[in-house]
Amino acid sequence: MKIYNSIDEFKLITNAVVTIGTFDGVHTGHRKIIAKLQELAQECGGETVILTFFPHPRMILNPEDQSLKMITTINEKAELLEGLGVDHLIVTPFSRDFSNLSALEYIHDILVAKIGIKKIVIGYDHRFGKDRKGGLEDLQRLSKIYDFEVIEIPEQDINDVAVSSTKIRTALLSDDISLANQFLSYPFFITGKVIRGDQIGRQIGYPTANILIEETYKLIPADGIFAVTVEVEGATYKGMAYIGHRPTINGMTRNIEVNIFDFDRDIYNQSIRMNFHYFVRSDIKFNSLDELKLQLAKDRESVLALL
Ligand SMILES: Cc1cc2nc3c(=O)[nH]c(=O)nc-3n(C[C@H](O)[C@H](O)[C@H](O)COP(=O)(O)O)c2cc1C
Ligand SMILES: Nc1ncnc2c1ncn2[C@@H]1O[C@H](COP(=O)(O)OP(=O)(O)O)[C@@H](O)[C@H]1O
Repeated sequence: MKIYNSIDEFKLITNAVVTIGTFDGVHTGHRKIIAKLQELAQECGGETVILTFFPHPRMILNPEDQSLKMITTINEKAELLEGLGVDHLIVTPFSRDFSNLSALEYIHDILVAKIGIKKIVIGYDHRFGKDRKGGLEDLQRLSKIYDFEVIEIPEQDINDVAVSSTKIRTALLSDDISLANQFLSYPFFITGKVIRGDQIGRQIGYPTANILIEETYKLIPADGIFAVTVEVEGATYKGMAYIGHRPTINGMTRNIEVNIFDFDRDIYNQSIRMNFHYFVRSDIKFNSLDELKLQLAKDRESVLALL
């Protein structure tokens, strides 16, 4: 898959089969749209193009606003789309220039002149151009002049997609990992870098890699203990993860950490991916580290039984 960080990087192709959207999570509903895109491309010997927007305007206009949370970061989204075999991903920021294009300019200057659309798969309610004045009817009218085909995604299918993005966020924020994974059609994951913690883990026999996620807009599941698989240094291991403030040691920060099973290496500064498979239990304030240690032995057994 080729990735372009602006429309201007894209070299016009003559048989682009295009769709436009956020595709947060690249979940089951999105996958149906992408399969449709690929089927249409196959029919006409075309190439699949996804046009997405990043950063979200709210992130630029109001960087302090931390309420916008995404299931996937832009890099994770690109990785998932690549895995599905999409040919081209165009990532464009919501710039002022872009939002000032009229609906007609948007269709002609961008879709026709810069991308080369042959077919466009678009939701019945998709709006574009200055003041969101453009819609499906403009695309249909201009498709005759510029010779492309419009394939409408019906209301019911759009609702299904919107509903699952919201449902996935809600499920993750209430630790219903199984439901989130069912909607996603793959295990929810995070990617980050291993940083130093307080080095208490190894003292109690359970070293835990602390994970830093640079993208502050990434949605983190609610606090708890989870059965996970960890991808690090090119291999996959089972493990038990913790998200929380570590009430037992009166921790001040919200940590994401993982004890990786049958593993004993220094992985500070390494990038790791953690796939969430099951929720195991809620966070507990223990009276001592010895009590926590006893619980960790039980957690390990629970996780091994689940995975
Ligand atoms: C599977 C797992 C479960 C945990 N459960 C709890 C818990 O219930 N309560 C708590 O205060 N800390 C819990 N912790 C966090 C530990 O307190 C933490 O790993 C320990 O303080 C080591 O921190 P460090 O990595 O900064 O050295 C858990 C950690 C793991 C890996
Ligand atoms: N099985 C393991 N699981 C997690 N980290 C491990 C493991 N074995 C070794 N490590 C290393 O030890 C570090 C965690 O040890 P810990 O004492 O909890 O220190 P810190 O508080 O800095 O995380 C990890 O960042 C990693 O580099």
